[in-house]
Amino acid sequence: MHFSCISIVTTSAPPAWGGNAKLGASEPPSCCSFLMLRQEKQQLSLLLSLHCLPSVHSALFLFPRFPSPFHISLSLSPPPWPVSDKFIEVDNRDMKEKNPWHRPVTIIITVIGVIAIVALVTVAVLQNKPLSQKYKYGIVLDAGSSHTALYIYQWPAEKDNDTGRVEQMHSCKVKGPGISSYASNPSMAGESLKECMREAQRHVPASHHSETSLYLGATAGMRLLDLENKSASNKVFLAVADALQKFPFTFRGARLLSGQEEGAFGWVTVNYLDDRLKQEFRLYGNDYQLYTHSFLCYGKDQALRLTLAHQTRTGLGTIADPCFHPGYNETKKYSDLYDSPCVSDRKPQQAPSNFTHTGIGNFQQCQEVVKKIFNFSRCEYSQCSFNGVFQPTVQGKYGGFSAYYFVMNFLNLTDTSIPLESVKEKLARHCATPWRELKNKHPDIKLKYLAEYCFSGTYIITLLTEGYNFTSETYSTIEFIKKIKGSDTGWTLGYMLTLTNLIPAEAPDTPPLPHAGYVSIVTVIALVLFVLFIFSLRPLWPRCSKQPQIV
Ligand SMILES: O=c1ccn([C@@H]2O[C@H](COP(=O)(O)OP(=O)(O)O)[C@@H](O)[C@H]2O)c(=O)[nH]1
Repeated sequence: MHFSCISIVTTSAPPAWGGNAKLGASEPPSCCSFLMLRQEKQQLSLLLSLHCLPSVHSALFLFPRFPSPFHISLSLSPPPWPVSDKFIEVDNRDMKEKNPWHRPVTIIITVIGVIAIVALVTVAVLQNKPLSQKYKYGIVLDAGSSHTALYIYQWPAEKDNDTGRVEQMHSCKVKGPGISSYASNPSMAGESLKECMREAQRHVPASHHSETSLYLGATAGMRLLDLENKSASNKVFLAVADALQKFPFTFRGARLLSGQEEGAFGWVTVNYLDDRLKQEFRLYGNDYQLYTHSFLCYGKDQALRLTLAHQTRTGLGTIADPCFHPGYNETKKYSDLYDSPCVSDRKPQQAPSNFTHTGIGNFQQCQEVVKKIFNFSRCEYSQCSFNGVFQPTVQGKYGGFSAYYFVMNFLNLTDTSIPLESVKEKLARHCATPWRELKNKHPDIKLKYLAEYCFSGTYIITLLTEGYNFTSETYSTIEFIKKIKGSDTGWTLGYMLTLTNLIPAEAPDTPPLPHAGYVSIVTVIALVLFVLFIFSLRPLWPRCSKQPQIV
C-alpha cells in the first residue's frame, strides 16, 4: 500500500487527543500510523481522535495515498482546540518524488513475495510429505507339540542394515492339538491350519499376498513322531504342505527344526527385540558364542509323562500323585500314558489297561518324584546339567517363555526377585489346595491346565535349580516373558529375521529432492523473503521523516 507522508502542526497542545495513533515528540516529528478517512462529497475528512502528550505540537502521519490534489479537513475530537480547522493540500506529484515507494515497485515486490512464499510452502510440503510406508510380510507357523500358532510379521520394505525391522503384526492360535497328533489322519493336520490361514489372508493386504513368504517349522512333537515313525511324520508334513500351498502366499516349505535351531532362533528373537543385535545384525557374519541344548522329552508335557511313568513303573492300578491336588481323581489309560517314544520303552509288562490317578498335593514329595526323571550321576565333562549333557555356568540374563511363562504367570510367580524359598512356599500352598476348591476359584481355566500347574510349577523350579543349576543368587537373572515390544517370544521371529535376508527389498521411496538441494532452495527463498520484508518497511525508513510536509 502506498502511503503519503504529511505532518499536522497544531498551534497549541491539544488537551486530549483520542485514538491510537502514535505521536512522536514535537521535534523531530515521527511517522504515525493511523487516521480515519471519510469521504464526503468531493472532500476527504480526517477524523483525528488522538491521545497525545500535551507537549506534542506536531505529528507526522502516514495514510493511504490520496487522489491528488485534495483537501483534508481536520476535525478534532474532543472539540478542536485552538488550531487548525485548515485545509490541507498535498501535491501528489511532489509526494511521488519524495517517496520512492512507487506502485510498480510495490506490485513487483508483492508478486515476487507471493511467488516466493508459494514456492517455499510447495517445496516444504513436497519434501516433508510422509512417504507412503511400504511393508513386506512374512508368515511363520510354529507347529509345536501341544499346539500350532501362526504369526504374521511385517517390516518396512526399505531394509535397515540389510535386515528388516521385523515385528509381529498378528497371531492366530490353531484350534486343536499339535500336528504330530494327526499321525493317524494326516489330512486333518492340513485341515486344522485352514482357519488361521484364512485369517492371515485377511490381515495381509491382498496386493502383497503373492510376495509374502509362508513357512512352517515343526518342533518337539514332530521330532518325536519322526523318531517313532518317519513315514507318518513325512505324511503329516506332506499334508500340511499341500494345505498351505492352496493359499495365495509363497509357500517356502514345512520342515522340522532341530533343537539347536529352535534354541538359536529363540535366542535371536529375544536379543533382537531387546535391541541387542541392532547395531550390526549379521547373524552369520558375526561370531556369537551361544550355548544351546534342547532336551527332547523334557518339555513340560513329556516331563509329566516321565513322572507318571516313574510312578506307574510297577503297573499299579492306582497312584497317589504328590504333584496333583488332594481330591483329584481321574481314570487314565496306560496306553495313552505310554504312547510316546519318551516313555514307551518303560511300559510295565503286567499293567492293567487303566490306572486311577489321584492327587495328594505335596510340593516336597512332588519335587522328589520330579528329580527322578533326571540323571545327575553321569557327567563326562567338567560340568553338566543332567543326563550327561555339558552346560557352562549360568551367567547373564535368561528368558523363560512359552510354558515357563504360562505356568509362572498363573502361579503369580513371574517376579523372580521373590526369593526362591518363598517361591517354593507358595508352590507348596498351591499344591496343597484341594482340587474342588481350585476349580471353584478358577472356573474359566481349562481343567487340563489347572490340574497340571502344581506339577508344572514344581517341574520348572526343579529343572531350573537342580537341572540348570540356577541358585538363589542367579534365579533373579531369569525373566519369565510372553512378549517383548508386542512380539511373542519364541523361535519364530528369529527364524523370520534370518529368512528376511533372503527376501530382496524393493526400491524404497525417496524424497523428491536430495537433502542438500532441499536445504539450498529453502535458504534462497528465505533470503528473498527477508530482502522483500526489508523493502516493505521502506516507507518507515528514516528518510520518510526527514522532510515532512508541514500543513
Ligand atoms: O494357558 C496355558 C497355555 C498353555 N499351557 C501349557 O503350556 C505348554 C505349551 O508350551 P509350549 O508352547 O512350549 O508347547 P509347544 O510349542 O511344544 O506346543 C503346554 O504344555 C500347555 O499345556 C498352559 O499350561 N497354560
